[in-house]
Amino acid sequence: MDILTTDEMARADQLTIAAGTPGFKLMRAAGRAVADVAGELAEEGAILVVAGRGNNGGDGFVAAAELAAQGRDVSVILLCDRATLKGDAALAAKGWKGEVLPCDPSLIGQPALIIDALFGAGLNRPVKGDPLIMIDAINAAGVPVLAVDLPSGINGDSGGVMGGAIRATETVTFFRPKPGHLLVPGRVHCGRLRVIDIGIDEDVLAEIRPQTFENNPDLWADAFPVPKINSHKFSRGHAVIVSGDIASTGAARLSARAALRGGAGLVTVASPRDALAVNAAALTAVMVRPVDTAAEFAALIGGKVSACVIGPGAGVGERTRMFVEAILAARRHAVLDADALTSFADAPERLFDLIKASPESGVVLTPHEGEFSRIFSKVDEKHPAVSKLERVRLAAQESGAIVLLKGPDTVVASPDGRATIAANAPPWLATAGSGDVLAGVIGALLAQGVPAYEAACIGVWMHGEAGSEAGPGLIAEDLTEVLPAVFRRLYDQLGIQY
Ligand SMILES: NC(=O)C1=CN([C@@H]2O[C@H](COP(=O)(O)OP(=O)(O)OC[C@H]3O[C@@H](n4cnc5c(N)ncnc54)[C@H](OP(=O)(O)O)[C@@H]3O)[C@@H](O)[C@H]2O)[C@@H](O)CC1
Ligand SMILES: Nc1ncnc2c1ncn2[C@@H]1O[C@H](COP(=O)(O)OP(=O)(O)O)[C@@H](O)[C@H]1O
Ligand SMILES: [K+]
Repeated sequence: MDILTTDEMARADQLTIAAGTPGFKLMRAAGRAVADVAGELAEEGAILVVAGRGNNGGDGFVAAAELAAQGRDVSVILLCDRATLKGDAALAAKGWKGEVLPCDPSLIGQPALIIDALFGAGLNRPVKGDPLIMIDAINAAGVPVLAVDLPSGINGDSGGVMGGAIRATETVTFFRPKPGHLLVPGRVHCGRLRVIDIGIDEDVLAEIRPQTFENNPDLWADAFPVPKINSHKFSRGHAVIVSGDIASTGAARLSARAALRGGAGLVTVASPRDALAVNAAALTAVMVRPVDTAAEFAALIGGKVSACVIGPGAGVGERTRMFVEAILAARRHAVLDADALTSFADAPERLFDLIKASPESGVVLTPHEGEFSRIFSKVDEKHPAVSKLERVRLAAQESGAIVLLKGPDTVVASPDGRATIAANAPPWLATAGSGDVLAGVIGALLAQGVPAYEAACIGVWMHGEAGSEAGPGLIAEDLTEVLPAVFRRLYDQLGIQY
C-alpha cells in the first residue's frame, strides 16, 4: 500500500477539492467514520471528544454531532476559544449543538471512550503547556482512546513523539497511512490502525507519485521467484556465504541454511581452513570450501556463483575488506552485513566508490542501528533531525546500494528514492542470529535473479512472517525451519499452484 507523507496527503486533499469535492464533505466523511469506530469501541457509556483548533478538531466535532444524533451521551472539550475556529473546523463546530467545555483536565472524568482530536497532520512543533497537560491527563485516565488521524503529539512523517503524545487504543486515518503510522514509536502510539476511505479519488496518486510503500506482497509479487517445472539447482542460483574463523562460524551457517531454505539452488560456505572441520561437521546440504586468501576467494566466486553474503561472524578487518572488494570487483550480487560493514567504518567512501563502480550488480547493505551509524556517520551528521525513513533514503543515495535498516520498523530504500517500511515483524525476532538468517534469505533471492530492492523487501517480509510463524520463544534456528510454511501461505495468497 502507498504511504503518503503529510505534505502528500495535503496534496491529495487539495487535488480532490480542486476536482469538485468540497473540503467539508471530506471532513464530514472523516468525522462520521470516526463516530462509527467509536460506536464499535464503546457500545454504551459516555464519550468525550477532546478537540484542537484545526481540522483535526473539526473531525472531532463532526464525530461528536454524529454520536449525539445517535443518542449517545457526548461531551466536547475544546483547546481554544470556539470563536477562534476557522474554515471547515468552524463549520463543523456549528454542527455541534451541545456545550463546549474548556481545556481543563479535571473535566475528563471516566468516560467509556475518549476521542483524541487535538492534533493531526498539522502538528508542526513540540507540544507544551495546556495541550501537553491535556495529553498527559488523557493518557492517565486509563480509558480507551480513539485517535483521529494520528495520536496527538505524534509526527506524521517521522513517527516521533513531539514533546508528549497520546497512547491510543485505536487510530483511524484517512485514504492512506502516513510514515508516522508505521515507524516506531508512532506505530506503538497508534494501537490498532484503521485506514478509511473518505472519498478521495485514487487517481490523485498518479499525480502525487508516492515513493514510500508498506512492505507487503502486493508490492513485489511480480518479482517473487517461483521455480519452474524445468528448473534445476543451477538455474536457481548459487550463493556463497563467507565464514569467520573457528570461534565464530555459527553465524555463517545460519545464513547458509537460510539461503538454501530461501530457494538458492546451491549454497557454499567459504571457510577458513582451520574452521573447515567445524563447518563441515555441522552442514549437510550446504557445501563447504576451504578459503583463506583473497585469491582463493576470488577463484571460488569467479565460477558460477550468482550472489555472496558476507558479514555474519566474518570478523572485522583486512580479510573481510579484501573479500568484499573481491565480490564487488567480480560484480556479484551481494549482501553486506554486520562485520562487512564495520570493516569499512574508517573508510566508508572506499566501499561506496566500489559499489558505485559496478551499478549493475545488486548490492544490499543490511545494518542494524549501530552498524548504520558506523558507516553512515556523515548522513547522521549532515541531517541530524530526519526520520528513519529519510535517513535510509539518504544512505542509499550516499552509498549507491540498497540500504536496509533493521528494527521493528525495518526500512528498505533504493538510491532511486523508493522505500518501504515493514510492520509485520514481531518483537521476539530480536534474538541472536536473527539478522544472519535475514542476510541469507536475501542472498538466496539475489542468487535467483531478483533485483536487489525487491530481494531486500521480500527478505524482510518473509523474515517477519517467519517470526510470527515460529512465535514467542523462537531462536534464530527456528526461523529457517518455518520458512516452508511461510512460502506455502505466500503461494496461497499469490494464487501460485504447488
Ligand atoms: N481537507 C482536509 O485537509 C482534511 C483534513 N482532515 C483532518 O485535518 C487534519 C489536519 O488539520 P490541520 O492542518 O488544520 O492541522 P491540525 O492537526 O488540526 O492542527 C491544528 C493546528 O494546531 C497548531 N499546532 C501545531 N502544532 C502545535 C503544537 N505543538 N501546539 C499547539 N498548536 C499546534 C497549528 O497551527 P499554528 O499554531 O501553527 O497556526 C495547526 O495548524 C488531519 O489530521 C485530519 O484529521 C480531514 O478532515 C479530512 C479532510
Ligand atoms: N523490536 C523488534 N521487533 C521486531 N523485529 C526486530 C526488533 N528488533 C530487532 N528486530 C529484528 O531482528 C533482527 C536482528 O538482527 P541483528 O540486529 O542483525 O541481530 P544478529 O546480528 O544477532 O543477527 C533484524 O531483522 C531486526 O529487524
Ligand atoms: K489526533
